[in-house]
Amino acid sequence: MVPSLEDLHALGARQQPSYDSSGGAEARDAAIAKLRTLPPLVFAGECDDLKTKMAAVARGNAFVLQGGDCAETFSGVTADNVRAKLRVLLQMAVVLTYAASVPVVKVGRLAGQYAKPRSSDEETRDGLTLPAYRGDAVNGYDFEAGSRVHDPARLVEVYHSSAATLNLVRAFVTGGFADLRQVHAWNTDFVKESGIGQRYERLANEIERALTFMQAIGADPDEFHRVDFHTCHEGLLLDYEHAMTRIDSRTNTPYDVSAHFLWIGERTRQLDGPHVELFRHIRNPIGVKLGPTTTPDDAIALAGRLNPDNEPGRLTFVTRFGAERIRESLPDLVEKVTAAGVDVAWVCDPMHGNTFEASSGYKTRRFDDVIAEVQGFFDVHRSLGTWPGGVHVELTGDDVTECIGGGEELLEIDLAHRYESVCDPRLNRVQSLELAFLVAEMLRQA
Ligand SMILES: O=C[C@H](O)[C@H](O)COP(=O)(O)O
Ligand SMILES: C=C(OP(=O)(O)O)C(=O)O
Repeated sequence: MVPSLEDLHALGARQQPSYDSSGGAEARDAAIAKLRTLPPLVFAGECDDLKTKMAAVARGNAFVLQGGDCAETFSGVTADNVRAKLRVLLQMAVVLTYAASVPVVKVGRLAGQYAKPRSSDEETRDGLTLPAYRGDAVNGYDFEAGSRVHDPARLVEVYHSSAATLNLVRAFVTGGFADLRQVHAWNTDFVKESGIGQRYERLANEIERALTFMQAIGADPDEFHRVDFHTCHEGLLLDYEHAMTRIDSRTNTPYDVSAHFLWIGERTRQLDGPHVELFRHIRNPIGVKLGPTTTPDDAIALAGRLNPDNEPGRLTFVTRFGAERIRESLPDLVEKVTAAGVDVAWVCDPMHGNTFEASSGYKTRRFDDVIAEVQGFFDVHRSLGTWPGGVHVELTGDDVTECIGGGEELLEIDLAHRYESVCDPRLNRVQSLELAFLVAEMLRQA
């Protein structure tokens, strides 16, 4: 049985909001009670479908692409914004599928990614100290006392923003936007401007020829019409995730119906902590982020607790070691987890171990470090005979300037030009496509 919310909090939850100054317990209880009445955002059967696909990833028969904003915002729920994110993910998936001939499982880091764990509870600017921004689920980004108050009413807004995003995503993926015959259309505003756009255009021409050929030999064109697309976010806020956990009427078991796939972050994966305790009970496919301090024993213990029956597709380890550490630290982890017989999909997050502060004060990442970590991940798995199952990236469909390097050769000085992330720096559209081509090359070799 899923433990009560009170029992979970009693385990000493980290990285949770404190509602003392905003109507306190009553407003929080009202928000949770409201959430419990609202319909599921996803269906348990869809979560099971994704679990089956993740089992194929774990077996080495598919590759998973997880991507989206570091932190979604309520104001970012616009048709243009959601379409741009979906478009870059579809373009990346097509590059990976076609260039590497591997089925790609598409999972958007969207429709729920509104809460952020932070290194510090506070932020200081020009001598003024305020609570740190913890994502729109908790408080506002504006650096002003009123906006930074933790407000439980925001939890209900997370639900509605996620519902609006998901509704649009479902319309896009079933209504023709994701039709493979749109490979050129996804690229229209891109071609003339960038080398990578032109490279994509050449690949799109090949795909178009292949589709025409398949139609000519009698393949059903409806097969190209829609794609499977799933959602994920960090299951950080216990109040929200617990309120969204429901008993599936088919199986009588609990699912967190706020997203298809939920993960536990690096800062909240304590074996005896409340996140592991909640996730242990839900039946969704789940992930755990593993940073460079993770020992093989930690990972094996987490697997034992979160997936005691070793159910295929249930558990994904998302490693985020940093380009400098991956080659030295990952082999021991993968080797011992594999030797222990743990059934797990291995995914690389090449973002969170590679963040640094530029001299201008912007948080940034080097594109070369991102690629170096993915390359290290592939090389380690190749040397051990295990399968590099996927990548998990922070990206956007817009032409932001948040990460340096890449084909456009963005410099530190360019960061101020269009830095829009409210938390960590994301790959822009060009950098995301470049990553996809480079990963496709690595996959071909794997
Ligand atoms: O996205 C991840 C974390 O929320 C983020 O890296 C924390 O950043 P901070 O160290 O600025 O708090
Ligand atoms: C906070 C995140 O990552 P990690 O837990 O790996 O730091 C994240 O993916 O947003």
